Amino acid sequence: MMRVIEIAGLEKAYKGGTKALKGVDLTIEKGEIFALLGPNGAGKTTLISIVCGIVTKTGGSVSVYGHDIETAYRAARDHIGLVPQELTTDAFETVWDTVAFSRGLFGKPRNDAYLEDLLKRLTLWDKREARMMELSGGMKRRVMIAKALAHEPDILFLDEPTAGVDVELRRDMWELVRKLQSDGTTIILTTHYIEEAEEMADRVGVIRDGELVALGEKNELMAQMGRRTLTIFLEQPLKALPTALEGRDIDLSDDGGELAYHFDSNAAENGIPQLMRQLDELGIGWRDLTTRQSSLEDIFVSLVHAGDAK
Ligand SMILES: Nc1ncnc2c1ncn2[C@@H]1O[C@H](COP(=O)(O)OP(=O)(O)OP(=O)(O)O)[C@@H](O)[C@H]1O
Repeated sequence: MMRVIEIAGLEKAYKGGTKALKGVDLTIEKGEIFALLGPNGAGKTTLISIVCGIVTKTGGSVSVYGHDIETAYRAARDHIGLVPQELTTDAFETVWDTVAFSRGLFGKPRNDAYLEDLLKRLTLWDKREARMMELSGGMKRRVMIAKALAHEPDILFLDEPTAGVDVELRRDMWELVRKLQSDGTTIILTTHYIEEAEEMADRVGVIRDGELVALGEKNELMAQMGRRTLTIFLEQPLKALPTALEGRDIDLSDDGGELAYHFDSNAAENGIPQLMRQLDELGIGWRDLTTRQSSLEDIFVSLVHAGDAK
């Protein structure tokens, strides 16, 4: 595997003292979809803004294809396309001009064949003469991607690509991102939708409070955390979780009809027999049981909770 981005000991302290990044080490491999997951304010945007040269780091190093992002900025930046969180286009400009202009900003010679192919891949070709203001939200987002890819980069950053977007559009976006990957683009996206990372990513990094608290292959990460959830469907709904069960990692559903017990499937003892005995003693009847692998969401929530306890 070829490393396309290498980040070592990356730090950012904003003026005023906020430490947005506290020593992040991260390598991005060619051709992968990497999802950077984290709650609001965790440092995701700061991290990608540094790699894209919009924000200046205060410590550590970043290189893109071996080019240092500060001492060899142009060479590094040439490889990168960035789709920022906000849609930034001129409402009166046409799709074609918008995209062609972005290419020009990178000092690339005109290449109509490339832009035509790009617009076709993004199903924007029929709209090339439309003004930005005439486009639907989904099309505008695709133009943002076309703009980011106009100078032929091979790494694409997507900052919260589907924030505030409806389910259908989100699925279109996922499909498009997969298509770009199969065309050879390396993709780094930030998201706070766990579902998005679970659906799309080859690898996942979880960032919290400026630190990477988990990093790995999505599937491995999920297995390694080894968490499973046992759901117990109760005969009679409970009003509240019995105090006798409070010490355990167990939740009562909002309607009181189900108990969800989270356990470590790698541990010598999973605590299930004891739990079932306790339910018996408490006179809590159940009608069915299921177990499942904890989702990335459960893992994410437990990682973020671990931080609250500190
Ligand atoms: N220009 C700035 N000046 C000062 N502090 C900033 C600046 N930009 C971000 N921060 C702070 O740095 C921290 C990380 O912010 P960042 O935007 O990187 O987080 P994020 O994970 O991208 O969150 P979100 O999903 O809300 O965009 C936050 O505490 C934020 O308030």
